[in-house]
Amino acid sequence: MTEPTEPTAGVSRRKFFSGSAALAGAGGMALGVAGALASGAAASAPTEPVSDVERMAARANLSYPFYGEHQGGIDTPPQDHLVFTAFDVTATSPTELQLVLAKWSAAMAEMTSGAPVGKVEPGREQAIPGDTGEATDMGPQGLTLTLGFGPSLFDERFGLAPFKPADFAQLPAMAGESLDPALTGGDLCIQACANDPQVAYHAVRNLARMARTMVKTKWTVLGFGRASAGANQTTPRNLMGFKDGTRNVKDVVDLDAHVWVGEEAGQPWMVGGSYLVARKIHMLIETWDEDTIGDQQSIFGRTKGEGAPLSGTREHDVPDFHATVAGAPAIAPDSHIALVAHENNGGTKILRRGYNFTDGLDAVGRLDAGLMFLSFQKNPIQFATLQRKLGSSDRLNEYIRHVGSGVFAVPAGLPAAGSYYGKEFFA
Ligand SMILES: C=CC1=C(C)c2cc3[nH]c(cc4nc(cc5[nH]c(cc1n2)c(C)c5CCC(=O)O)C(CCC(=O)O)=C4C)c(C)c3C=C
Ligand SMILES: [Fe+2]
Repeated sequence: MTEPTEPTAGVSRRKFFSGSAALAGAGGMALGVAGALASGAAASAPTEPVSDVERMAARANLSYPFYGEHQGGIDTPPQDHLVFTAFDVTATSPTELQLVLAKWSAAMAEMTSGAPVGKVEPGREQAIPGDTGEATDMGPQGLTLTLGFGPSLFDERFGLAPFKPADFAQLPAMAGESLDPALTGGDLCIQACANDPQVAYHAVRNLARMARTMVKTKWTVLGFGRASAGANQTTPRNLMGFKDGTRNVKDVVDLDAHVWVGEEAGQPWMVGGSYLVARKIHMLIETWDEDTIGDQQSIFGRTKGEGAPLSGTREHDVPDFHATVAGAPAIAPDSHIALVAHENNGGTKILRRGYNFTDGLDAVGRLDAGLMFLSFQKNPIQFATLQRKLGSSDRLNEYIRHVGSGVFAVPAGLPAAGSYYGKEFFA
C-alpha cells in the first residue's frame, strides 16, 4: 500500500523571493506548515504564527516528488488551479510519438521541481528561448502534471493495440448529454494543477510547444477554484454554492480499493495507474439562482450552509438514506447524493478532483461557467455506473449540461530519471 504523496518544501532552482531575507525564515519552516498550506486546512493550520511573506514563500516553494509509484495529481491534495488539455497526436511514426513521450516526461520532472525546461535567456542573441519564461522565479507552486492516454492512441497508427487495456474505449453515450465534438476525446491529456494559475498554464504551454510538430491541442479547460477535497482539506464550494467533496475518496484503503489499477488490468504499465474521466459540465447558473433554498437543498440532499446531509446536522454526518421526516424520506431518493452514494451502488466509489471553470459569457450574455468534473477510478465502469443513474434521474439535470467528455488511461508513476511514460510500448 502506498501512502499519499507527502508535500515537501522543495528548494527549487527558481527560488520565490530569491535574495530576500524573507526566504530565510520560510526555508526553515516546518514541513507541517507547508503541508497545511497546501491542503488548505484552516483550523489545523500552523500552530506557530507565520508572516504573510513566509506563508507565500512556503506555498510557492511547495513541490511534490515527480518520481514514485503513482503519478502526482491523483491522491495529491487538490491545488487551487487547473489547466486541463487534451491533445491529438499528429506524429506519423511510433518513433515520433516515443520522442514526444520521452521529452514530455523529462520536462514534466523539471517543471514540477520548479525548473524551466530550457534557457529562458539563452547566451546568444540569435537563440530562441528554450522556456517561455512566464513562470520564472515563481517556485513550483505545488505543481503536479498528470499524463493520460486516450483510447484512440491505441488505434492502428502507432501499433499500440497490444498494449490497450481490455475494454478500454470511449465512454458510452449516456442520457442527459449534449456533448460538443470539439470538447470530446483526445489521444493524450495533461492535467496540470498548481497553487498558481500561471505556473499551471506555463507547464501545459511549454509541453505543447516542445511537441508542436507532433501534437495538436484539441480542447482545454482552465479551472479557477478547486471543487473537491482531499484528506485534511477543508471542503470548498462549487459555483452552485454547495460544499463539494465532503464524501470523497480520501484514505489509502479506499484508494487501493477504488482508484489504483492492479494486476487485473492485464497491462503491467497500468499497475499503479488509474483511469481519468473528464466531463466539462455547464451550469445554467441564472436559472439555478432563481430556485428556492428548499429545492436546492432537496436536489443535492444536503444543506447549503453547513453541507450536512438532510438526515443530519453536521457536514461529516453519515447520510442516513432510510431516515424520514413527517413520513417522507429526509434525503429524497432522486437527490444527487442518494443516486450516487456508495451505499446505493453496490459499494462503487470514485475519487473526485473537479474544478470550477468560467469561459466568460455565452453568445446571449449568460454566464458561461460550471464544473470541470474530473474523477479517478480503477475502471471507467465505476463512473459510467454512477453517471447512468444521474443521467436518467438526477433532479440536478434541470440545471446542468454535460458538454465535454474524455476518458484517459493514466499510467503508473515513473521510477526514476531516464524512464518515460509509454517506454514499454517501444521496447
Ligand atoms: C458520475 C459522477 C458524478 C457527477 C458527474 C457529478 C456531478 C456533479 N456533482 C455536483 C455536486 C455535488 N456532488 C456531491 C456528491 C457526489 N457526487 C458524486 C458523483 C458525481 N457528481 C458522488 C459519488 C458524490 C458523493 C455522494 C455520497 O457518497 O454522498 C455533492 C455533495 C457533497 C460531497 O459529498 O461531495 C455535491 C454538492 C455538481 C454541481 C455536479 C455537476 C455539475
Ligand atoms: Fe456530484
